[in-house]
Amino acid sequence: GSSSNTKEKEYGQSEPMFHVSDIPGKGKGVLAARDIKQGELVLQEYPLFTVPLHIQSSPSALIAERLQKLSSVQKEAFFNLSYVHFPENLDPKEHVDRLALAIFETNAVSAGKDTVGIFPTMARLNHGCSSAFNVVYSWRNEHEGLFVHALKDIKKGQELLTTYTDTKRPREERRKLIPEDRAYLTQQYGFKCTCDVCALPDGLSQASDRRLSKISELYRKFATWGNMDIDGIQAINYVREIWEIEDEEGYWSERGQLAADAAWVAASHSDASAAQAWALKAAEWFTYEIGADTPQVRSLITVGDRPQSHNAWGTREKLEVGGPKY
Ligand SMILES: C[S@@+](CC[C@H](N)C(=O)[O-])C[C@H]1O[C@@H](n2cnc3c(N)ncnc32)[C@H](O)[C@@H]1O
Repeated sequence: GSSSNTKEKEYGQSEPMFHVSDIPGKGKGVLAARDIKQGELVLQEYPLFTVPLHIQSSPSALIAERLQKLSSVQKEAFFNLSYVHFPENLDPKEHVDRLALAIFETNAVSAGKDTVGIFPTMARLNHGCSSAFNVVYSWRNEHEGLFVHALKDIKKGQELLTTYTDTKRPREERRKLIPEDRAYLTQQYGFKCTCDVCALPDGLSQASDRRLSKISELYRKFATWGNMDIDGIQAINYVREIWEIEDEEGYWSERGQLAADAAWVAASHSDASAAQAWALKAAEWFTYEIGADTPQVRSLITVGDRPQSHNAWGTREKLEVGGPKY
């Protein structure tokens, strides 16, 4: 049968890194039990069960089938989780399959391409937008597990927040968002986000909205390098500009991928020193977000050593595109 295992206890730390507590207005949440450093592995967890993202049959029948295979301890962990969107007129005890679906919809996250799963500890992480989220999760195929890393330094007592969706959008749009990895779920989460960014007074909120919209726009412009609409120098300038606005906003997520894309551009244009510098920048940020012991970081360190080994090396005209500013 399927197994589930939360590894945080096995690291032999004298102090636990976090604990699950009641958080006013949010149900339960996760608080730092000690200071946590940027890049630390906060949690490694395996799914209670997974289901395909796109299914023909009824999701609640499939979930019921998966639940049958769990031990009673695992079932209890599942039914302890929170849920929204359960019809008010129904008694959850009499509609267990419907209840299980509501729990699933509120808590499932991506477990690889086209799969979603339930991770009972990770499921206690509440959502924060933009600069408010401080941990990120990533699925590792080779481990078949979910890894949660600290994106920022976190102080003891602070809430650990992840992001349920792409938050590089203005506040009003964020409030309408549906999580990307739950295609068959049409309803929204059922909470009005009150994270530090959503709670900003209007003037500051508008300034944050402008930065987030600008970041998204620059990402779209950067992508046009792929169709040769812009040259490599322009492309790298967009990356630098994104980086700078993200510093102002405090939005640090996805920088590993962004710097890796910049390394790709630099390698394509045979700019060795830029490719090297971007690759090392990418390795650094991927280390925070997904960990050093990943294929992404290993291959970027190789590019840092030998930029000419990059797959895209010399595929565009020779051009000095420039490295990162900082
Ligand atoms: C995956 S669960 C997170 C853990 C949950 N708070 C619990 O008690 O188990 C998702 C639910 O948590 C609540 N939640 C998450 N982030 C929130 C936020 N920023 N503000 C208010 N409620 C939030 C919502 O009720 C949401 O449907």
